Amino acid sequence: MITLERLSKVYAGEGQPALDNISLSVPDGAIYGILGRSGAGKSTLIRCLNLLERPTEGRIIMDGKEITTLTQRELRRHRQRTGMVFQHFNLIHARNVADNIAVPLEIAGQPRAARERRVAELLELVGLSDKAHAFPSQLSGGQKQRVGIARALAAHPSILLCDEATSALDPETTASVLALLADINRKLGLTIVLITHQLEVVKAICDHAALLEKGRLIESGPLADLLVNPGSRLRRALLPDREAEQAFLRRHGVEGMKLCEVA
Ligand SMILES: Nc1ncnc2c1ncn2[C@@H]1O[C@H](COP(=O)(O)OP(=O)(O)OP(=O)(O)O)[C@@H](O)[C@H]1O
Repeated sequence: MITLERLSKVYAGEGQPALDNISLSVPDGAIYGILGRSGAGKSTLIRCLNLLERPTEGRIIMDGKEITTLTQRELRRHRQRTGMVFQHFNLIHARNVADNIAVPLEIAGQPRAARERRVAELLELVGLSDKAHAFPSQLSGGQKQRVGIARALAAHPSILLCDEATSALDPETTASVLALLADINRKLGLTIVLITHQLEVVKAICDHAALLEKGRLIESGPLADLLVNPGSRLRRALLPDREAEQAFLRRHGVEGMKLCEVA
């Protein structure tokens, strides 16, 4: 469980807070989508979760620990347990796929044989066993992101943070990367927090969502609750008309049922 309590971030020299008094909870095993337009504060929020940014005020509690008070040693461990997936993949171009995936294992000081075993497992999980020796320049965008996901999972993280992980991909590749994330969530029970400006991402895989606007939290919670609340902004955005609602129900294979029974 991750709990944000009255989290605020004001960058030095900025009058307007990038995050303004945000409180929300991410249950274990959730796929939690944080939606917002450019400048809403999404990147700041995700950077606070791995303490690349220090919040100005408030608390972040992960697995019962207040992470802003961790010692340097505990912080290194926390970062190892927090996998990160990036919009532009951040692969090392001079290393092949297997060696990119092995980076966190090398940092953790794992011996070669254990690294090779783990890399083989991960290649299988992301469907790239035949690309172990390929270099990033020889891969499609979707394949690069699969490598990014495998690398993020290498050190057995307890949470996966995805920073606009599908924003650089075409719709078809986006769908296959999202399906992979949903599969990993199911198979490993891994909590996934993703930030996105794409409503489709939330619609496709999230079970929880939050809407940020100019650093403020407009609403948050289980999608099931948001989608049955006629006053919800997320509901209006995700299901703008009857047709969209029916399409959503069709996609979930429950056409003919009322939304509140399935959402
Ligand atoms: N390092 C920084 N120094 C000063 N201001 C910053 C810094 N990083 C972000 N900001 C400001 O904080 C606010 C939130 O930015 P942030 O990048 O978190 O938003 P975002 O929702 O991720 O936007 P985008 O989708 O465009 O990446 C913006 O007003 C931005 O200009």
